[in-house]
Amino acid sequence: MDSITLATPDDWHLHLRDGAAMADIADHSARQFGRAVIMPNLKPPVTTVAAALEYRGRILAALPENAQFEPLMTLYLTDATPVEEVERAADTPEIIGFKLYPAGATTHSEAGVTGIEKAYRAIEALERHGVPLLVHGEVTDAEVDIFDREARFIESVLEPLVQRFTELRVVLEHVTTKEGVEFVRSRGPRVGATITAHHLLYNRNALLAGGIRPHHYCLPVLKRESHRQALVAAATSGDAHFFLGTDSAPHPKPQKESACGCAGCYTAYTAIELYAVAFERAGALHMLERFASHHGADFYGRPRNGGTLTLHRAKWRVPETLAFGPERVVPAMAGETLDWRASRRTL
Ligand SMILES: NC(=O)N[C@@H](CC(=O)O)C(=O)O
Ligand SMILES: [Zn+2]
Ligand SMILES: [Zn+2]
Repeated sequence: MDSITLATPDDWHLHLRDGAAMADIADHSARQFGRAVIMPNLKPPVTTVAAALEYRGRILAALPENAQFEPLMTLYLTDATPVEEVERAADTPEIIGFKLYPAGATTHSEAGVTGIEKAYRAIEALERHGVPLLVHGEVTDAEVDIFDREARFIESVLEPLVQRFTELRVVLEHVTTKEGVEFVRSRGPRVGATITAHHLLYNRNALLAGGIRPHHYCLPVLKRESHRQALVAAATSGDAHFFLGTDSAPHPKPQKESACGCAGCYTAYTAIELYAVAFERAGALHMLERFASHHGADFYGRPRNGGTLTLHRAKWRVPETLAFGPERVVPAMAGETLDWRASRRTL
């Protein structure tokens, strides 16, 4: 196969940041995706509908004039999220869900939830109004090994949560383990999961073997090969609970290449190409469209996109760095050769 045409895909988990840096990267997503779920972990976090709508306005203003890209906004859940904010969000079509960051779990999560019971009233309102809860699924206890934090979260927080709130719709964001895959599979239609391209392509050796590679450091951290295989199997299986979410999370180059580097991989520039490589390696290119263009829209009850995105088999070299406000960002596979290249979307 020398080209593949997909219904326009969506990115169900994206960090666009803000300000001058956002203006440099937002179009990378808009070239490939029709919509994206925009994460609210700015500083300060996006905790209100009013702040989310302002942020949305800045995103649209940062895009090229003719861009056809719909940002689907999320609100950052805190210990203090009032029920009224959930109600306001439920009445605002531009808002797609709330994001749960366990406090301290990841980049800009300091304002997150310090104990899940503190958010019960807000979560109960999410359940009542059918607003999805998007979850960064890792415990933060210092004594839990970082490679076990997702599995522990599922057993100690997520499983009890879905049992307590039996109608709550949940997305396990950036699932990285077989425990996560099994949890999602066992839970029926109200639980979905996004899968990143980097977790499909790499295991933890890519981070640690033969030298420490900070551009492969993200949270949840890359896991061992058997987990990567479970993710590939889930993504390529046609199971509608699993859908594309890049978790593209740019940080300035010096903050990645540091004695204490930030978590996050900048994958948006080569997003659909990376997924195509992962699916092709699994002999499943024909399953890419469902994962990238159908399952997420179906889960969220949104129409599938019109238009298409075509990928051609063509070797090209990914740039070493890209503009990122006053700094540079290193894209995934910088300096390496990719076998697929996306052309512009058709509308
Ligand atoms: N994935 C990451 O490693 N980082 C994300 C936060 C997140 O999605 O957890 C970021 O905002 O940088
Ligand atoms: Zn996260
Ligand atoms: Zn993220």
